[in-house]
Amino acid sequence: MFVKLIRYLPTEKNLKIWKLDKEVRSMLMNIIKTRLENKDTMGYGNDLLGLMLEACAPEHGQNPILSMDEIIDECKTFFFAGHDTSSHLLTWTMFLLSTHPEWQEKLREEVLRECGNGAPTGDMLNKLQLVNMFLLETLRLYGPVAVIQRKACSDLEVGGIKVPEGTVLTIPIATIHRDKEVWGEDANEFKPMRFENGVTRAGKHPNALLSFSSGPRSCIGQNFAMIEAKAVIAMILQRFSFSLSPKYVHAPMGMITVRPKFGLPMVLMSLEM
Ligand code: HEM
Repeated sequence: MFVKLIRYLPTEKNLKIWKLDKEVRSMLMNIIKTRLENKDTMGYGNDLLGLMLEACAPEHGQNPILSMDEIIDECKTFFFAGHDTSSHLLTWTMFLLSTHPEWQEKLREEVLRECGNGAPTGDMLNKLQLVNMFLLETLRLYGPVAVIQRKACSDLEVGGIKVPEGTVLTIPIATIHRDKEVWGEDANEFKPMRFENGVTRAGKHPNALLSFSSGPRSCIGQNFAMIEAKAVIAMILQRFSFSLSPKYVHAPMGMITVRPKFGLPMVLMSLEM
């Protein structure tokens, strides 16, 4: 009861949360307002926001498929679910490429062979098999989402254990990802080739890799995240060789997403003559 009530009291923390919420809402409202004003000439836009605005359009009358509040909530969900996760996947990929220079070289060769020096197309990115395996191994060892939770909607049994309705189950993704029973004796080693025969065959269970969760509520943005990461890494490899700065201190820290506590200082060298 107390926990619920405290959310409505004007504490310092709540005042900050409310202020930030107001700012984010007003930023989103400005984007939405511009879309609505230009609707007759440019339509609602050919992206997710455009689709959601269609679902809220006046032709749906009193019963729009989505309300304006729901649209704003969806925008916030997509921004927060898609931004830090993707940026930390890139961070850890850069870290592992720096600590495994032989892989950095192999991946650069693959990128230059499949994409040349120009901006990679979707077809080119699909051919980057080593980059793909490297990203999967990064997600296994340094996946941005370390734990997820589920609440039992009814009494159930999981692996012979009775779970009463309402119990919150924590799924320790990061721990499962380093479990020797699941991945073999080399579970703690960085070995992208374990994904050579596909994600489902890399561990002892086809769903062993849980970086994007699994099942109906798994990450809706996972294909986008992978293609985005491939594009960014390919474009960096085309232009730079890099290593860790001596100032780097290894301290992965879980704060919603897993990040390097003291950042990732790096030394980049341009490959352009
Ligand atoms: C490396 C990048 C990413 C990782 C590791 C990741 C991971 C995850 C995980 C583990 C979940 C399940 C959360 C849970 O069940 O509690 C999830 C859900 C979700 N993700 Fe991602 N995600 C990534 C990128 C993205 C991107 C780019 C987007 C959007 C463009 C996105 C949108 C979402 C949304 C909307 C959900 C909620 C889906 C639902 O509840 O049905 N994610 N993500």
